[in-house]
Parts: sequence; C-alpha cells; structure tokens
Amino acid sequence: MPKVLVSDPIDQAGLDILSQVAQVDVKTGLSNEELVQIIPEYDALMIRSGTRVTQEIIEAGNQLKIIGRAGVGVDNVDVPAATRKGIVVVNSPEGNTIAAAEHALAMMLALSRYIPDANHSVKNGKWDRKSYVGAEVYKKTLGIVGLGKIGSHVAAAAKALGMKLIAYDPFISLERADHLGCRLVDMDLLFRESDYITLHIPKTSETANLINAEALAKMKPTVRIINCARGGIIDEAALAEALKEGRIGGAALDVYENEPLEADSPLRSLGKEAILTPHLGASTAEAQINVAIDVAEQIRDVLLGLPARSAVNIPGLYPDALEKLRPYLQLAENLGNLVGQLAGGRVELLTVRLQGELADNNSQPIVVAALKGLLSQALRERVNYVNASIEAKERGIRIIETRDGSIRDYTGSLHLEAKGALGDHSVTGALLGDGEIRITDIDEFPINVPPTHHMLFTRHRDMPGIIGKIGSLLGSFNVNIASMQVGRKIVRGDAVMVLSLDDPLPEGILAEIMKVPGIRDAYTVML
Ligand SMILES: NC(=O)c1ccc[n+]([C@@H]2O[C@H](COP(=O)([O-])OP(=O)(O)OC[C@H]3O[C@@H](n4cnc5c(N)ncnc54)[C@H](O)[C@@H]3O)[C@@H](O)[C@H]2O)c1
Ligand SMILES: O=C(O)CC[C@@H](O)C(=O)O
Repeated sequence: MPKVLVSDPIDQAGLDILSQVAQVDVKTGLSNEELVQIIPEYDALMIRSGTRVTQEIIEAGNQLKIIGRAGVGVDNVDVPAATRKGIVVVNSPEGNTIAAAEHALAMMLALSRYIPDANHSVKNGKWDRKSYVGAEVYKKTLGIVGLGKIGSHVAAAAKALGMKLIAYDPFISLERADHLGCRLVDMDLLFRESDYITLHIPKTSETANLINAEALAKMKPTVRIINCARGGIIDEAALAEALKEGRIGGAALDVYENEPLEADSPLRSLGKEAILTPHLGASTAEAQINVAIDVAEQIRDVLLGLPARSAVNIPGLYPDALEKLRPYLQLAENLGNLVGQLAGGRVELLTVRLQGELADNNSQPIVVAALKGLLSQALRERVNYVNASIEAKERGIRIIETRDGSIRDYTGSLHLEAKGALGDHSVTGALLGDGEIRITDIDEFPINVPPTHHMLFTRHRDMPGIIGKIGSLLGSFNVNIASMQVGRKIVRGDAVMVLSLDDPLPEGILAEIMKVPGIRDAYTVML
C-alpha cells in the first residue's frame, strides 16, 4: 500500500479519502531535518501553509509522486525542484475563495466600527461608548487591487453594501470590470481616491512592497487598508509608521512578510486603528473541507495512476499521452508566456497555429498549455492545465485555432498571435532534434534563440552601431548578456534584437534604451 504523509492539520474528510488507497500518517510540526529524514518512505505529501517543502526535502523524497497543497498558494513549495524530479504539485485553486473574500469583508467592517477593541473593552468591565465612533462604508469608495476570484466576490458584496467600486488589475478586461460594477483605474488614482483599499493579488516581484511609504503618502488620511492576500505586498514598517502618525485611518492584516509575525513587530503595538489576524482567510469549516477533499482526491487519483485535475506544474494527461506531448507543452507554455508579455496584458484574442507534425496531434492540450503560459503573469500558481481555458473565457479571451501540416521548416512548430494592450504580436517556436526549445520568429522577424529567464527585446532600425550601444548600456548597469540575436527582413530596414540576460534588468534601464537613436521599442520579458 502506498504511504501518504500529512504534515499540517487537514480536515478529516480529506484523510478519509486518502485512507481508501493508502496508509496515512499525520505528523504535524516537523522540522525541515525531520522531514528530510522520514520523506524517503512516502509516496505522497499533503500540506497546508505550515510546511515549507524545500529542495532538500524534495531531493530526499525518492518515492515521492505528488505534493498536495490544501489551499491556493504553492509559495511554500519549491515547485521547480519538484518539476525537475517529475513530482506533480497540485493545489485547490478555488476551495477557499469565499472564505478569504468574507474575511476581507469582515475585516473592512470590523475596522470601520472598531469591533475588536470595543469587544475587548466590554469584556474588561468597561462601558466606553465615546471611543468607538466609527464610519459607514455606504457610499464610500472601495479600491480593489486584483479583480480575480476573491476580488470579484468582494466587489459583488461591497456593491450590495452601497459602496462605489474602483479597481486596478492590468490583466482584466474592461468588460469584466464593467460586469462587476467596477471602474478600472490606474494604481495612482486608486491610491488617491479610495476610502478603503483591499488587496487581492499574488505576491510577485511587481507586487512586493506595492504599498510602501511613497504609496501611503498619496492616500487619504482616512483611508483604511485591508490585506488578506499575501504578506510582503505591504511594507510593514512604513504602514506602522503611517498609522502611528495618523497619516492613514486604519489597516486590517491577515498576512505578513514573515509568518508567524515577529514578537517585536511594530504592528503588534498599534491601537484600535489596526486589526491583526493570524492568516485566517481560509479558516472556515467549509473551506477546509473543500480544500481537503479537492486535494485528497487528486492524491488518490495520482496514486492510482490517473491524472490530477489541478496540477500546477505537470498537465493532467494519461502518462503515455503526456510523454509524447511533454516537450510541445513546454514549448506552448513558453510561447504563451512570451506573447502575453509582448502584447502587454489585456489579451482579447489568441490565435494558435499548429504547424508541421504538430498539426496531426490533439490540439487541446497545446492550446491549454499556451493559455497557461499566457495567463501565468497574471495568475501565477492559480492557473493550471485544468482552469486555464475557464480563466481565459472569464477574461473574455477569444481563441482561434488553425493547423498547417504543410509547414516543414522544423518537424513541428507552433505559432501564436495575441492582440493585447500593446497591439498585435506574434511568436513562433519549434523543437530541435534533442527536444530543445527555440524561438524562431518574433513579430515575423526570423530569429533563433532558446527561451531564458530574463530576456530583452528591441524593435529598431537596422543601422550601424546600435547593437554596440545597447551592449555598453547593459554593461554600464552591470547586466551580463548570455546571448544576442538580430533578425531582419531587409537590410537597413526594421529589425528585432533578442538578448538573453544573466541578470534581471535594473529599474530605469528601459528608459535609457529607448533614448538610443534608432530604437523604436523595448520590452523585458521574464519566462
Ligand atoms: N488569507 C488567506 O488565507 C488567503 C486565502 C486564499 C487566497 N489568498 C490569496 O489571495 C490572493 C488573491 O487570490 P485569488 O484567488 O483571487 O487569485 P486570482 O488569481 O483569482 O486573482 C488575482 C488577480 O490579481 C491580478 N493581478 C496579478 N498581478 C497583478 C498586479 N501586479 N497588479 C494588479 N493586479 C494583479 C490578476 O490579474 C488576477 O485577476 C492571492 O495572493 C492568494 O494567495 C489568501
Ligand atoms: O490556511 C491556509 O492553509 C492558507 C490559505 C491561503 O493562504 C492559500 O493560499 O490558500
């Protein structure tokens, strides 16, 4: 019988499902060293947010087939290490949506009426009615940052409370926002106009410290901020300072840069204008049952040799079909991610053309992989091989699929075109004999580069000196170039340049690149 280790508290409903097919050991509170020691005997690991699944644990897990996260965020799992080892990582993308949205709403109302402090004072024998004169949310402006699953539910409820809704989400269509009764605005305006700001975004390099001293300075002195998304999106020291000095009205936090919150955090000494909960967003009986069942069923299926429905790293296909398509799925995901970034978000139309031998295959997994890549900048771990099509549909992305078996430049290749905020862009990619991926065309300019983590693309006039200038500019910012390619259709006409970089581009450098004579456009892309 296979063995499953459950290393965080999981609802009994999930344990019952696992017990149908496996020996289940529940051992919570283990240290990294203890996990490394016992993991070799297990076929599956089931966790919540308490266990950090490090590369060390994954490498020691020689029998491990699946890691199941009973919740959304897989930020506590080293997913690339699991993928390298062929271990499926699954999550429950929707099981706790309602719980988290309701927690944010509860925080907003509790903050407005000082409920935690008032409760505390009555329980301590007082009858103080003067200190707790609150504010109404009716007719106030709620700024929602991130209009995904949780943000949308918050919007619907806040609308019913009579609030005016504005939102910032660069990946959501105007139609979707309109449908939710939200006016899409830029971040700056949201900071300035909101009476309440609620965060429902993933933590990424773009959203880390989004609410910092500079952002706080733009807000109304009465603004109340709610974060039930991820720690690290708010600069906690700057927030504590602003609250102490009365520069903002209040803050309610469920998540923190470091969890558990440090004993000496400045947040702990704040008064009634701050509410702190210990990452309780998903802590409802209903959500815990939902996520436990969702993830336990997937672990059971994988242990029985069936596909998982919400795998974040490996698609849920039967093993033989997966083996054949795996390199093309990776190609599709890379190209989807690339064309999505070139198109600048808000993609309305994606055209997928399967070429050469690829045209003979079942196109559905390829299209889904392309969508997964396309949506990954917006949704991170929320998007998987199961929900990518639904997410795309909800975002109003139309898909056109075509096939051209006659194209034989490579045995099989894939062409994607996206219409987005930055206009129409296209990419083509192929597999070399050894399965290595090559990007072979960008916006109809022929190139031949492997996808890498940090890339820089320019559109420029083909003229002497331009490549040298970009090279020295990057050098002056201490950015190392791994490879560089130029593609052009005619001599001294328009050209594209693609650089693979060892380092991320520091802030401000794109503006400098745009000043180089002959450069028409420049984009950075992270794959
Ligand atoms: N406190 C908890 O216990 C708890 C429970 C569940 C989820 N969460 C967290 O809540 C957050 C939202 O979850 P969700 O299920 O709504 O996710 P989601 O993927 O459905 O929505 C996230 C939204 O953020 C948008 N977005 C991405 N980058 C952005 C950026 N730079 N600026 C503005 N918008 C951006 C995306 O377009 C998307 O619409 C996540 O961070 C998730 O981990 C917390
Ligand atoms: O309670 C938990 O497991 C955390 C839930 C939440 O942060 C998630 O990512 O799903």
